[in-house]
Amino acid sequence: MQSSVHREKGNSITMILETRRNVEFQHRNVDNRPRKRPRLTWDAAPLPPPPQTVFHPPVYYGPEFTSGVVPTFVYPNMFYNSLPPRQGSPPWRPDDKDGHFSFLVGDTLTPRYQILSKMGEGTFGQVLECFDNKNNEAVAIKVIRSVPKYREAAMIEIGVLQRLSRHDVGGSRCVQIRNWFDYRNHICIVFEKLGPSLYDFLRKNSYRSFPIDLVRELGRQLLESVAYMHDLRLIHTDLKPENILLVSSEYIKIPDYKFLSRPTRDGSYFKNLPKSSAIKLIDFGSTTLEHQDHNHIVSTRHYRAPEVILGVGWNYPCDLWSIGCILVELCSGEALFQTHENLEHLAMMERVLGPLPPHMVLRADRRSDRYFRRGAKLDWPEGATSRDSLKAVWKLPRLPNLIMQHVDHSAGDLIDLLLGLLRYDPTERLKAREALNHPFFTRSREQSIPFNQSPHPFLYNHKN
Ligand SMILES: Nc1ncnc2c1ncn2[C@@H]1O[C@H](COP(=O)(O)OP(=O)(O)OP(=O)(O)O)[C@@H](O)[C@H]1O
Repeated sequence: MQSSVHREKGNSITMILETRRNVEFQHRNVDNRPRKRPRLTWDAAPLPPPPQTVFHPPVYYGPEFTSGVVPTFVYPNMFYNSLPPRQGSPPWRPDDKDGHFSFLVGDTLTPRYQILSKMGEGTFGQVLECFDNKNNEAVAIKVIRSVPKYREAAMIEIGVLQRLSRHDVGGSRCVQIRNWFDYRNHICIVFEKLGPSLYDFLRKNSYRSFPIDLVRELGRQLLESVAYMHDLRLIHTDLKPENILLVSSEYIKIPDYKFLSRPTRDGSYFKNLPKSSAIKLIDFGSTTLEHQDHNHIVSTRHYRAPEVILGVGWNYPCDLWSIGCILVELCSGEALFQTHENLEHLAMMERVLGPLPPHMVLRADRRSDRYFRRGAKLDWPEGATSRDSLKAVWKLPRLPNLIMQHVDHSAGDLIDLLLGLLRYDPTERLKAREALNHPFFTRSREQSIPFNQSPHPFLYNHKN
């Protein structure tokens, strides 16, 4: 029995290595989990399904999979090239109830662009893959909802994009805007076409983590992009794996050594890795200038900094907190703070990172007062709303332990970097350029200190 298992393992390794190949990453969904976790609506109850969702022919009405049905249409790339061009403008179709643009694949968006597929959707609108007849290339067009507040926000996003691309020599940090126009009351922003988001990639990979050397490379580029934005006095405010896109859709399949003896949930012994680590930031719809008012709630829940939750005012450091959460997610495969609620979120932070500093709690706004008892102590576990909530907090490990569960080499350096990015007090948090000079990025692999030789007082001081 034992030897046959060994033989099987050996065989499977050979087979897997032989079938290593490059594959084009499909943009289609394989499950019906949300493709993009929305920003503020994330905390709200799910919307009822729309009255009508038509799959054949593929007319798109707003949210992609609200019916929970995985659509059967798939348009392989070859088909894109042979789409018969429709003559003239398509007939006018009413927007859906949320102001989303309705279209048919093959329609034109002005005579210049022909719609090939839908690539994504967010709060602001839908992103369509289109063929640019003038430049003979595929582009991604964000078609904004025909709602005044989103149209106004889109104009601000266009201003930010133009500012970003003016200074970004080589255009390597942020998605490049190519054009914009107003079509049937929808502002359309034309972008270079990029690959899948890091979130899409993790999801397609059954939430298997990335190797540490890839995390390092992604983290370095992410910090460079954010340092660049901060130099231009811009704060992204919505950094999350959904808003970080791989430049290329190509990936390779490699054996997943962790799971060689048994397949993962999806029955696979393989894991996918991007062929190229190049990434770019997208979604500047919430980007804010340094001098604007910074008291409203920003960021998607999981990546929201404590100063935003406590209402003590936020600034550049809120982006660095989000990057800390993202790096943990890339190492572990799952979001660090999986919660929908402020008190539970703060309790999770305390569990992973230790107690909140009293001086921040004392400055918390009136809405956050109720999360604390006298003496600036979090009202936890007393304030928990359910046993599940208690369990969700309790099962979280300390940050060093969490990292050590997933990372082999460089764990000491990575933990030290994360403790700098996830400092509660925004004034003490690492800045983007400081983080880039951290040994996690500057030290070679051979020099990196194993975790057990690097002193991390938090690990030893924090009880329980
Ligand atoms: N240039 C691009 N190339 C390929 N796909 C893209 C591109 N831009 C956006 N997408 C896809 O469309 C999705 C939505 O885009 P985007 O984040 O800009 O929309 P949004 O409405 O501003 O989202 P949010 O709800 O976060 O504000 C992305 O997650 C991504 O999957």
